[in-house]
Amino acid sequence: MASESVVGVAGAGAWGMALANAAAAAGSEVVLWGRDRAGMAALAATKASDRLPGVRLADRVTATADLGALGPCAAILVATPAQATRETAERLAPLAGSAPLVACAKGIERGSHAFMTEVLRQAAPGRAAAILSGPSFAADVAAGLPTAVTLAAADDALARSLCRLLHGPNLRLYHSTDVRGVEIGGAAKNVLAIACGVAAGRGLGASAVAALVARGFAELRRFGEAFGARSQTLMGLSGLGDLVLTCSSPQSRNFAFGLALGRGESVGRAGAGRLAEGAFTARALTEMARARGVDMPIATCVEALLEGALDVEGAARALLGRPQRGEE
Ligand SMILES: NC(=O)C1=CN([C@@H]2O[C@H](COP(=O)(O)OP(=O)(O)OC[C@H]3O[C@@H](n4cnc5c(N)ncnc54)[C@H](OP(=O)(O)O)[C@@H]3O)[C@@H](O)[C@H]2O)C=CC1
Ligand SMILES: O=C(CO)COP(=O)(O)O
Repeated sequence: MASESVVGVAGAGAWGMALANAAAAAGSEVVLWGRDRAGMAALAATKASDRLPGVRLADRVTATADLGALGPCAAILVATPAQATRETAERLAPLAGSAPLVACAKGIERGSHAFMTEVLRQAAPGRAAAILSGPSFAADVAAGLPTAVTLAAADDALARSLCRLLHGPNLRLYHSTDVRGVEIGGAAKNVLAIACGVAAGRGLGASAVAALVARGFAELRRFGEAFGARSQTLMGLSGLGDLVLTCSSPQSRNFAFGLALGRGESVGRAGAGRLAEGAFTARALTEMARARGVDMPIATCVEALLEGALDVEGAARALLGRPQRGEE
């Protein structure tokens, strides 16, 4: 990797800002790019943004709307939403240099059914692709609270060097070559967290939420194994770890979205203003599961709720009324 000490971040939302500060804490100079010229000028001047209230951008982070500033970076973290990752990668592809791209979004592309590193490879074929995922609220990372995530690349040496680059005093990175496993965990947990939020919002009780977490994990594992993920990865930070975090805290936007749905808000109102990635990924996830014969009843109920094909009571009845089976 060139320019060892400069890390690029594309996408200046909550996660992009948090990752920029984490990379700075790990010892790098950081270039944080965002598409909104006025917003980036304000961020450069004030070092603060409504996207991540109360957080100050580190002095080593340069906020810019000039995409070319990412050219000389050693690596570029792509931290725009999953459905915008292709557009961002297409813009990054022709930049000078050959920095690897690290997908930081959690989702599956609608329509194409592409996982995040597949999107990167298709949009920027000349660059290596990696994925970073795990239990990590942007606010926690930005506050310097202890956090551990996984970074996977097909090339073991690349995964290790990216981990070294980003590993800081409060952010611990585990390297992996199980790219598919890491990206599936992050994408699927967001859909399952909506289900847990719905149950909590409707007052179905802590036992119901725990059942959804455990049976949701069974779905995540089945889906992951059907797509070649390693079970060790699915049991790890980016799978079970992130599922537990996201399914148990209203700090999660996906859980909070479900909470609002459970309390009776419409899909439109519940989803307004905050990014709930699971709402965008649910259809792709369930279509892909159906195509591979993977049973995902909870994710399917979430998709049906979002489509208006089922209400909360109908979803609960559908899940409880499934035929008796062994626990697997
Ligand atoms: N927040 C968190 O705790 C974590 C988030 N993630 C993942 O990170 C991803 C981003 O989430 P997060 O940062 O929280 O979301 P935010 O809603 O806070 O920010 C999204 C950012 O992406 C920008 N953006 C949207 N579309 C485009 C585009 N087409 N081109 C360029 N920039 C674009 C937005 O710019 P604009 O302001 O101009 O709309 C905004 O700056 C998601 O996939 C999420 O799952 C992962 C771990 C933790
Ligand atoms: O991915 C996250 C934590 O690991 C953030 O979750 P939300 O996108 O649901 O807020």
